[in-house]
Amino acid sequence: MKFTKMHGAGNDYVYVNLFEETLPTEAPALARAVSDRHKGIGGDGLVLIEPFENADARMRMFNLDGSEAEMCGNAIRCVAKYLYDHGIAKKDNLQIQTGTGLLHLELFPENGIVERVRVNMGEPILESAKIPTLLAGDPPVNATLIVGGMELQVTCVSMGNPHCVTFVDELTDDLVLKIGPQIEKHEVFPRKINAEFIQVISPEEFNMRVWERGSGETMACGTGASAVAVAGVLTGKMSRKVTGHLLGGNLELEWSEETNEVFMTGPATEVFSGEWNG
Ligand SMILES: N[C@@H](CCC[C@H](N)C(=O)O)C(=O)O
Repeated sequence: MKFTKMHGAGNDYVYVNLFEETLPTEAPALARAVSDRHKGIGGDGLVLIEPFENADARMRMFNLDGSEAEMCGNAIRCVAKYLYDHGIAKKDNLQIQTGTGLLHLELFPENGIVERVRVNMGEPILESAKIPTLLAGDPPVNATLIVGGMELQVTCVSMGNPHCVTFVDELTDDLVLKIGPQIEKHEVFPRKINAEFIQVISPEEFNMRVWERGSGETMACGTGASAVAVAGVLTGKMSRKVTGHLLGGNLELEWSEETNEVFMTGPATEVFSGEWNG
């Protein structure tokens, strides 16, 4: 099976082009095998690029533990780059089907290569039952969550997949690596959740670390950064147009007052290609 390794702001996945390839095993088991950083290719998970009627392609993404997520913001930029650079859809505007529906993307090619992509991430889902969370509020904003003996004020938003955003004074390993996994599996999140920890620098800028559902700490999360942009407005901490500084790079976010949609712009990078014989 031929594969391509790509990353968006350091959030790295193994991409398989199902326009040409077939999978040697079921996707969840393959995701676990290829993601292994010692015995596999190494990555945060597996992304499948498939033909889809009335769209340029369909994206399916599997976390490192084999669980399938509804959406991945960093991966969808890389899928757009792949479709363009590899000549599958040589267009500046693409439509890609995801677990949350059809998304629209704008590509910015330079000398025939795409390095940045703008994604219309759609409208945030703010009803607690749909996020889903048992916390009260539509959505829960600054809701109290007791985790590991700590009392956190959290704001929950779904961008198709669920996010729990905590604004903190300092981004520490203890918060991300010890509290993050406990938030992910907390009983108030029936489908588990991605946990973002945010240090606000100014109304237009924030630092972010993330513990992802099914993958652990990653260098960036595009749906997470989009959820943060929404949470920043809901809590009155940030403007509608913000820049997120993540461990692997920056993402530009805008929550449009006119359309209620979130727009995310960021990098997409191809690293290497190879053949998987496992
Ligand atoms: N890294 C992603 C999100 C991947 C899925 C997530 N771990 C989940 O299970 O919801 C992004 O860039 O959005």
